[in-house]
Amino acid sequence: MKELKVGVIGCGAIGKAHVQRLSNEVAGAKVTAVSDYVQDTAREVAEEYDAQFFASAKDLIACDEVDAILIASSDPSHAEYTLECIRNRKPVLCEKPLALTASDCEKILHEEMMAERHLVQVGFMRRYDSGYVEMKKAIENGRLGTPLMINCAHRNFYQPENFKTDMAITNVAIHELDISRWLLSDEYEDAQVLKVRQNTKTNSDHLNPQLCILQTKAGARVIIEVQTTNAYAYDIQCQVVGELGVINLPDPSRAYMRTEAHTETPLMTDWSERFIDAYTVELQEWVKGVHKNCVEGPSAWDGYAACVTADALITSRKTGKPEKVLTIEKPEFYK
Ligand SMILES: NC(=O)C1=CN([C@@H]2O[C@H](COP(=O)(O)OP(=O)(O)OC[C@H]3O[C@@H](n4cnc5c(N)ncnc54)[C@H](O)[C@@H]3O)[C@@H](O)[C@H]2O)C=CC1
Ligand SMILES: O=C1[C@@H](O)[C@H](O)[C@@H](O)[C@H](O)[C@H]1O
Repeated sequence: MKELKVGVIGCGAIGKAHVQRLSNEVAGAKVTAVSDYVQDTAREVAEEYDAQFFASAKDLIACDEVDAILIASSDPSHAEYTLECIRNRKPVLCEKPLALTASDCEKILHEEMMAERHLVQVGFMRRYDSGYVEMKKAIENGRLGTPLMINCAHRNFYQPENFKTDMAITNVAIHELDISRWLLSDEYEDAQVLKVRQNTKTNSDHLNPQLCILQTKAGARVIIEVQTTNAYAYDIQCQVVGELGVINLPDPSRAYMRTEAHTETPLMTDWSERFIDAYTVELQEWVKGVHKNCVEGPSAWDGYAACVTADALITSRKTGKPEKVLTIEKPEFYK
């Protein structure tokens, strides 16, 4: 198989890890170009992986030695780079979120439909995690009966000092917004943020925790506890409650110690290890899909649906009441 030449924009924590995965763990791809607006970071990665360095992400996207692009730069840059990839008719895997607002996502939907080709995949990698996949199968095979609610917790040990209140939704809870609608095969009707007693240890000036409560069109409830910093660990919990039973996302397997009259199981402190296998599966499936000209992962529509919901949650925090989740009608192209 001819190798897919991938250009990576953003060589920070996840960008570097994705370059490593594409180079060493994923078949059928090679990283030919990298860019980051902190140029030294990208130059180092370019040297290590024998890729070309680009000072400008737009030049990387246009380069003939780049067949497809992975965007792993910071959230505010995603929409613009995704649009540029579509205009160049190149497949793009954009890390979550697809954009910071629903209106920017709409521009992406419009541009992709104009291209008449599915070019965009969004980095909702939890859909490739074996635990979530098992949960989805259990819901779909009916063993749990009709799903009534999902209880999620997204607890972070740490976020950088410049972290803002809205990012708890657009950057953190966005994972749960996507995975819950995927698990339920349902869409959100309304969304609300409830005030919670604040964690006095929060390391910067933002609301922490926040509690999001959503209702789906079929009437199920999704409850998301978001702790952005200073939780006891990096801990992701998800429980689907159905009429006939409940199913829980498995914890990562760790040795279970018994000593000094108590038991102990270590927890993780950061996101990078928690879904490590899912990232590789995600990238492998994306590369396979691009080779076959048939990208089937989370689409621009999924990125849009999550962003519309995030917008409603942010508005609700300000108005203090539930807000409708109002999407445009789903175009035939995304059905
Ligand atoms: N799917 C997942 O589980 C995860 C997704 N992410 C997403 O990946 C992206 C990167 O996150 P991290 O690697 O944690 O952040 P990071 O801060 O470690 O890296 C971001 C890199 O992008 C560069 N950058 C920022 N704006 C740029 C621009 N306009 N053009 C070119 N380069 C630019 C920065 O210099 C930095 O090197 C974020 O959008 C984040 O939401 C991050 C962690 C996990
Ligand atoms: O996507 C991620 C980060 O960007 C985000 O900042 C973390 O809170 C999430 O747990 C991680 O999965």
